[in-house]
Amino acid sequence: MSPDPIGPPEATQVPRYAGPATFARLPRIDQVTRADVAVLGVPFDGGVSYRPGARFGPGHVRESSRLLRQYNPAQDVTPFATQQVVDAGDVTCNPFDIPEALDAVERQARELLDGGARLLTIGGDHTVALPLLRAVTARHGPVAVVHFDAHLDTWDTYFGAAYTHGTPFRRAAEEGLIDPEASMHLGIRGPVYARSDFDDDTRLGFSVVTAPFVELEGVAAAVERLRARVGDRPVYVSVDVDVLDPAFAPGTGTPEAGGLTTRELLVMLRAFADLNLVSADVVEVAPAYDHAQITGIAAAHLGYELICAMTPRPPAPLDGARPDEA
Ligand SMILES: N=C(N)NCCCC(=O)O
Ligand SMILES: [Zn+2]
Ligand SMILES: [Zn+2]
Repeated sequence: MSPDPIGPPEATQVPRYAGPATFARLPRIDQVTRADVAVLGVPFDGGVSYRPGARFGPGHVRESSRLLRQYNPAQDVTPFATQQVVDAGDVTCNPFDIPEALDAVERQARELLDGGARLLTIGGDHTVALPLLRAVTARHGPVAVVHFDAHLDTWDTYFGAAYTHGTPFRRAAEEGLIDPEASMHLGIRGPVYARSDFDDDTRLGFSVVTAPFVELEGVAAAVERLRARVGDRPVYVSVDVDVLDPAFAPGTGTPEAGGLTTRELLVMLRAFADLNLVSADVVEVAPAYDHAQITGIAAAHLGYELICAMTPRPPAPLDGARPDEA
């Protein structure tokens, strides 16, 4: 039998502001014997097209996650008690060599996945979604990518460079990593380079739910589209924190006005609790532009909600009664 999961220390006994930060004050991977969910930092921002600084994202999100508690009433789960969640530290990324950095991310992600863990990766810029998808598809085959972002990130090249934070999902589609019947972007908004960007994006296998759609039709309608698109396929969720309005996530490199609220996005992420969520990332947190940990706290809660969605639920009793009523 596996030992009981080790969770964070009681915040009523050990001050939550004390000691070095791990995500949600969880144990480090070397302090446990197994990992069902591994939180992995990727301090890499060599692919950015505008403001740099997402290499400091993992540390900032960990610092901003100290107040998270054990029970999530919104999903009725105790994520750190029913599975072993660990902080797996940071990938050692070469900041001077993009392909080498991406290889390092893929290698470390594969190791954790091969050990039976699902991943919650904290970026880093959005370039890192590509090696993460390479690692995840090596296990699951092509996945339904559900991508929350202001930006399509299916552009081709920047200054002739193929591996950037504006291009990961084009490369992923070209490499056959995404399921073109089941992938989608949510929260897209703002100016693009040309109208044909959307045609290219459709051809690569994505459907789009825009931020104005969420505003006009509502979160429930957006979630309905999401469910219809992915069905019961293995899903990889990629959250670029700039999907949030700059009012809710100022600390990011390519902010666009008119985004989602944190509240709207948290509700959407809860939908993955009954979908087949295999791994996820939260990227593009750039603390130099943050204030009062607004973006860091948002990212910490987004990550927590994703971990909760990965938490196994007890099967529903056949007669519909709750176990404690039976
Ligand atoms: N993935 C993020 N955050 N941004 C992509 C924007 C690419 C551009 O400069 O057009
Ligand atoms: Zn973006
Ligand atoms: Zn992005």
